[in-house]
Amino acid sequence: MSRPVVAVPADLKIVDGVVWHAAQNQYVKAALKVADVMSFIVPAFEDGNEADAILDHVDGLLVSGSVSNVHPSLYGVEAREEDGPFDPGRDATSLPLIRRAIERGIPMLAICRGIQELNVALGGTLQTEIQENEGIWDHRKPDTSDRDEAFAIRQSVIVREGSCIANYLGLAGEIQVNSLHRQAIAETAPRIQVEATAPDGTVEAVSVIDAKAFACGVQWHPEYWAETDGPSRHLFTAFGDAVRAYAAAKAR
Ligand SMILES: N[C@@H](CCC(=O)NCCCC(=O)O)C(=O)O
Repeated sequence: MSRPVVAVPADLKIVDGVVWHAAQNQYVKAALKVADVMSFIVPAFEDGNEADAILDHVDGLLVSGSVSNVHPSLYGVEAREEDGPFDPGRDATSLPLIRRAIERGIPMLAICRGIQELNVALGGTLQTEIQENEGIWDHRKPDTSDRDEAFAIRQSVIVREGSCIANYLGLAGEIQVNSLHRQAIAETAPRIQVEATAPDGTVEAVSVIDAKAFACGVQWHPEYWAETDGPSRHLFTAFGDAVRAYAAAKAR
């Protein structure tokens, strides 16, 4: 059987005046090298993408991180310029794909912006500039142009015993992760259960209650060290196994 395929919603990027629909290499490389699945990058159009038609052709959904933020209007908050940058095409593409993948039992892994999209897609809210809150650490991307330094593993996260994410990671309790975000989950959506938090209380991993298949999100970046970091590798391998199981069942 050929490698199954996962949909990866693109970001809209403007480079030298040219508009690109792009996904970062670290996500699609981890998908291929560790999860052993191919990626189909979905253009970030504000309209025209039909979630079911896209999902009919894939066996999983991988929702990546991005420096852009989910538009606050999608969770009932008035947008301020400082809440950006925004990517309405990414929002309009990701959220319907997330909702339909969950409804159809298509495996989904959501990372960083992705976990925030997952929570909003199911009716939850986000908070911004979390580092300005009393007792909350600075989870933002370190001030460096070196990507390995920016994505360095530097923060504790406590994974709940018996959680889906503990099963996928192959362990529970304290793990070390990277951290590059200024927003986080505020109110969890009705079907979202928290599965890991930072010692400062920031939500770091969730799963979807009563999901038909693999359906979880992490606020950190397992893709970046997926080939070398144990928990990251386990998570991407478990996602790939879920995608293969879905593809095999679909083929029957
Ligand atoms: N914009 C959101 C989500 C942060 C996120 O996905 N970070 C990864 C992108 C970092 C990079 O590739 O440079 C937030 O800030 O919370």
